[in-house]
Amino acid sequence: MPSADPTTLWDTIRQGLSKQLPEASFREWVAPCEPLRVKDGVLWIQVPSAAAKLWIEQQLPEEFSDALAQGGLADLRLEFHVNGTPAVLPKVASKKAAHTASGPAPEPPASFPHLFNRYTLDRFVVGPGSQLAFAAAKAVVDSYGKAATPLSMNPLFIYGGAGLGKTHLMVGIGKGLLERDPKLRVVYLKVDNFFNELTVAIRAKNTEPMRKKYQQNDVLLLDDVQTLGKMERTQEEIFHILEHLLQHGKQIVITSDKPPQRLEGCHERLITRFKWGLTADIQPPDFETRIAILKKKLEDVDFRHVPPIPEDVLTFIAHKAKGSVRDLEGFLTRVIFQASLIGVPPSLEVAHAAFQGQSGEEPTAPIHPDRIYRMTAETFNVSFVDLMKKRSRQQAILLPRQVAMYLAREISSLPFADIGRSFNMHHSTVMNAIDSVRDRMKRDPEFHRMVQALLNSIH
Ligand SMILES: Nc1ncnc2c1ncn2[C@@H]1O[C@H](COP(=O)(O)OP(=O)(O)OP(=O)(O)O)[C@@H](O)[C@H]1O
Repeated sequence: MPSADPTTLWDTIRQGLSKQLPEASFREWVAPCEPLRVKDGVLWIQVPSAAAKLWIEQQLPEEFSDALAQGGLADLRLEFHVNGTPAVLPKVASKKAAHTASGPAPEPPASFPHLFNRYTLDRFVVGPGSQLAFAAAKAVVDSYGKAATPLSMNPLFIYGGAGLGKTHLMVGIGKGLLERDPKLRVVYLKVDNFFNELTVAIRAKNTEPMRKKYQQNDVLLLDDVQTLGKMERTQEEIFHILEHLLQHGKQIVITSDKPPQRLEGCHERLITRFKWGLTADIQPPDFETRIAILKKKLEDVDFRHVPPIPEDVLTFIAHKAKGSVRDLEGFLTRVIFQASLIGVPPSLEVAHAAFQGQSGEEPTAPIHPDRIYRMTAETFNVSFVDLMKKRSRQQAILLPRQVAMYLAREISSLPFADIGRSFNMHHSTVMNAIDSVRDRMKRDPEFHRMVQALLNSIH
């Protein structure tokens, strides 16, 4: 470890964080932190409140992990201690003590940033937009070490927009594999951090050990390859590492914000390797999945002291945060934070205030269902009147009508009976229609994309 002085270590981490976080976030979350002490490889950091600890641990694990990696402190663990509460010894200290009693500590088999503790497959909530990626992740874990399956999942290439769970799935695969075989050498590598490490190695004119270090792993988790575009030398090194690992039958998982063929500036030979196995995308979660994610989140041990969050607050959050899951979780944490600041239980009122604080906007007026129906009719090129007429049973109308019902439920959470009234139909017919759209979305990625695009355009 480069330094044992808590202030020096914290300064290095702060510097890394200041480069990654917007100024306001840095001021709000990082500036009030104080380094306390370093013990057994753990830097204790004091945070002003339980809510601030929750925010940092839930919302900023990647930023902290990157700051540690970039400061050459990847092995340092962080523990956040709430000011004024009794300090508890970190778990790692007691583990080390146990090892010392029974001989030297074994080499750690994997190097995930420890702040990714929550990223396991069982904590990943599967929705229609993530079904394929999740099934592939499970299959990689379940089929590891078994005779070759007909479908190659090596590499598994997962792509999708920001904050949709790519890193979570990838780390979940690594942990799942380690559960099957704790001796596996699993390495998590973010392209930007690899670039920094390589720059140092190039300056020292000694890149060979670095290449060897990565080539000796059993599983490589390569995160965020979309940044490879302008990194000529990094591409070359990564190519040699992938080539070696693939030739030796080692598992590779890759994430990116776009599919391999759209990675600009990436060499064809690298793209070819990326496309060799299975490519799976992750789409933003639908309303039901967003609610399920929020509920799953509240089961986390970090949330055990949080007062119950009423259902209407969860619905509000799920309606307002439609894009990334990171934003969804951030919004939930902000509501809890805001409630604890003013000393009241989380409520719809607090959620509205938190939303304004986050977006700087007034909460938007609810979308009128007519707007949803008209836009659906327009998209499917049918007339609004035909869409709403009960008697029209032509096939060309049935599908748009089912989609309109699905969207009314998804966007406005309208009760089934209210949707039914607009179409002069019984609520059970509406429920069946919505189920049939969901089923088709699961089966038909093209249809899924079309409905999702329509949904996004209505907001
Ligand atoms: N389906 C899901 N179920 C549970 N949690 C999820 C899900 N999707 C994302 N998350 C959570 O959302 C947060 C962001 O996820 P993650 O960092 O994996 O996104 P990402 O796609 O890698 O984003 P980026 O491209 O910005 O790195 C994490 O806290 C993760 O646990």
